[in-house]
Amino acid sequence: MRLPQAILTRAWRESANLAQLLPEVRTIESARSELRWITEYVHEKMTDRASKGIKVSEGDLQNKISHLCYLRGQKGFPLQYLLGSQPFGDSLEIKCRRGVLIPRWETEEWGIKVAQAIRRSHPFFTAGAQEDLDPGTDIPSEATGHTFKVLDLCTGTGCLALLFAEQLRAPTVKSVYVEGVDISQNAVDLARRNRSINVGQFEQYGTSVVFTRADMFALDVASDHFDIIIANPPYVSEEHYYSCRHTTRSVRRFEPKQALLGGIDFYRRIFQLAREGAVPAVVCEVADQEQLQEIVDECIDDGWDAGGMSDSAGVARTVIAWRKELSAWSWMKQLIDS
Ligand SMILES: C[S@@+](CC[C@H](N)C(=O)[O-])C[C@H]1O[C@@H](n2cnc3c(N)ncnc32)[C@H](O)[C@@H]1O
Repeated sequence: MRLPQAILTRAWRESANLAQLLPEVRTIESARSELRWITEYVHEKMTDRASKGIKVSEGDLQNKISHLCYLRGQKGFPLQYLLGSQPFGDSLEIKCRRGVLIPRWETEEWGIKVAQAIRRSHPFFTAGAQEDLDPGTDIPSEATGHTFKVLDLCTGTGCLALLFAEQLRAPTVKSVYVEGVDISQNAVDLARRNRSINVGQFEQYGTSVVFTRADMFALDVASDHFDIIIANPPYVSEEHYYSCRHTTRSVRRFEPKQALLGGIDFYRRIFQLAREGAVPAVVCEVADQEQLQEIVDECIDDGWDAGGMSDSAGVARTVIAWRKELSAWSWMKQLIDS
């Protein structure tokens, strides 16, 4: 859709860089925010260069800012590729690069909600260290292990795996193990890099994170005793992928099709893995209410309780399921939309 001339004129009056950004960014408010981030980023880079004795002029600085605004606004480059990373969770820095899906705010939002709820309510975390328990404390048997294990399928940059590691920091006597799996070598390499950048946020708490390259349709986790499977699988239909209303030009041009195109087969496989591995709980991102209903109808049997959780924009965004017979997970119903 073309931008109204009045908005363009307003932007030009304020600054040429703002006007450059508008075709992709669309609103003056968003363009102002992006211009501020780009300016901060360039200042940081230039300060860094200056500290190494490289001469940097005010002209270099301005040229760099306007070049990035041009790439962003006129060529449609995602901001995260230009700035190199995306903040995530409380303190994670997730490096981004072409060929690997950029983490979305919706994913961060549900990831934080679910991880914090586990930390608050699951007996593994609430019952205290095993050594500190009063004799006779009634802990469900499924919560008595010393390692809480999370499997993140379709991990991409590793953002969700690292978010769970950050949010589930446990008392030292216990440990948390998070494994992220992706079919793309490019994604796994980036996830490993993200792990090494962010390891300081969780390693001293006894939490470990591992990234593995694997096709989830050929994966075997039957004997791995995971406590929960989380996933943001490819879920965009062909129809939505090619429709400008659902998928922007920038997403189609820069982000990998393999990370986006998918649907019910992925959810069917996730719940099959959960059944084979006797995994007590599953949380997956979904596109909308229609897809949520399809998953509940087609992939989840009577042994589970399940429902959806909407995001702050009011869109059904997550399917949450847990085994009925396990009391350690029954608190999950608090996450479900009423
Ligand atoms: C929607 S992206 C999610 C990335 C990341 N978890 C996030 O939330 O930003 C889906 C990911 O699934 C991966 N993928 C696609 N098919 C797969 C398969 N058969 N097995 C494992 N991973 C797969 C893609 O490479 C991509 O990184």
